[in-house]
Amino acid sequence: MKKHIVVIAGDGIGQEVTTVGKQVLDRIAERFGHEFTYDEALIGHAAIEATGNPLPEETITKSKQSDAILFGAVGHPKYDNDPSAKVRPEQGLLGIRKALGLYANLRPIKLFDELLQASSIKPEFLQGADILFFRELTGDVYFGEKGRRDDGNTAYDLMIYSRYEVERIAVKAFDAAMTRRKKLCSVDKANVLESSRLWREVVQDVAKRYPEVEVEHQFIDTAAMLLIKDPRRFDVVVTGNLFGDILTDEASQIAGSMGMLASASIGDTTGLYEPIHGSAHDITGKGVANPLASVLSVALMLEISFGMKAEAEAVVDAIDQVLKAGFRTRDIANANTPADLILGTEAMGKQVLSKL
Ligand SMILES: NC(=O)c1ccc[n+]([C@@H]2O[C@H](COP(=O)([O-])OP(=O)(O)OC[C@H]3O[C@@H](n4cnc5c(N)ncnc54)[C@H](O)[C@@H]3O)[C@@H](O)[C@H]2O)c1
Ligand SMILES: CC(C)[C@H](C(=O)O)[C@@H](O)C(=O)O
Ligand SMILES: [Mg+2]
Repeated sequence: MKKHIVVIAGDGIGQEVTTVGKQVLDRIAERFGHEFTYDEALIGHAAIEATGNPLPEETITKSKQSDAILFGAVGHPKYDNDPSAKVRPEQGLLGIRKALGLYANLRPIKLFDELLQASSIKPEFLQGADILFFRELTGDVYFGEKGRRDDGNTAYDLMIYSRYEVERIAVKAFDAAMTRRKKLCSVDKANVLESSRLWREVVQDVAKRYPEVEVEHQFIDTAAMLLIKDPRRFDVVVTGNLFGDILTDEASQIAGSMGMLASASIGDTTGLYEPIHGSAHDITGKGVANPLASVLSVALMLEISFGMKAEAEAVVDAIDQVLKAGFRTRDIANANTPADLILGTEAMGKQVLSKL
């Protein structure tokens, strides 16, 4: 198959991990006889430096013409420490999600057996945990009206959802539940927020079309607790943009590290595949970032955008083999990991390629 992929590496460790992701794509093309062509595009701080704009028009044009996008990360400490900055790297990511209509962000939480010990949660509560989050990605407080009032001492971000936005993400989540363990948990704050009461109402309506799916509703605070207490109780979780952002960083500790969580941002057109982690200023340039979230994002791209199930399985299997051989990046190593098995970004990438 011929596929055209736009690589948007972005900032910080985005550059380092995306290099490995692309190498894996090349290896898959070679092994399975596909032809992948690539283009690169700018976003975030890198784009601001080059053009003054975190999301140049050219990036949107190239992305729209692609079969899929491999995304790294955006962010720079310069903006994190300057709340008054008007132009910010994160606007690039939010902008591309909106421009491409990527309203569903799938975040699988899958614990590789070998990483049971890497998690901060006790192994006996974890084994077999397998959750698929559907995070709504183009609505909520992220995109509601925002601003400052009066003398600048009052600020607001409007939390807003429309029926169609909730319905389309709910349908995707229920469809996925039907292919899994047929359990769906919808997370909101309907005891307080009106937008959450609409969310719950719509999810209840959609549920009527899926009588086989066992549905529960949890408040965000309780869901955050249950995720740590008993992660195995969850199958598919559907939630809004902000709650989904926070819950999935929390859930990364089930999988062992932020460096293990991939995601697929999809809608009605092309798909964008992104690790859930950011540009990680604290480790940028040190060559120690875990590239497996990017490699797992490639696996999601192969399966979801290209329908290449065997190829996706080959990638996940290669990671499994590397972990079984004992190799770890620093974030998933522990006190018992022999020093010679703790690898940097590039060396971990080489191990994965060797198993492919
Ligand atoms: N999707 C994105 O592009 C995205 C996501 C989150 C944060 N950000 C941005 O990234 C910048 C840094 O944010 P942050 O530090 O809060 O979050 P972060 O996700 O960048 O890092 C959080 C922690 O996880 C570690 N970590 C993250 N990815 C890792 C990997 N692959 N391997 C090993 N360790 C890893 C980091 O070293 C850090 O200690 C900010 O500017 C933020 O806005 C971007
Ligand atoms: C960088 C930021 C805009 C982004 C988000 O909040 O969606 C990030 O945290 C993520 O999870 O992809
Ligand atoms: Mg996040």
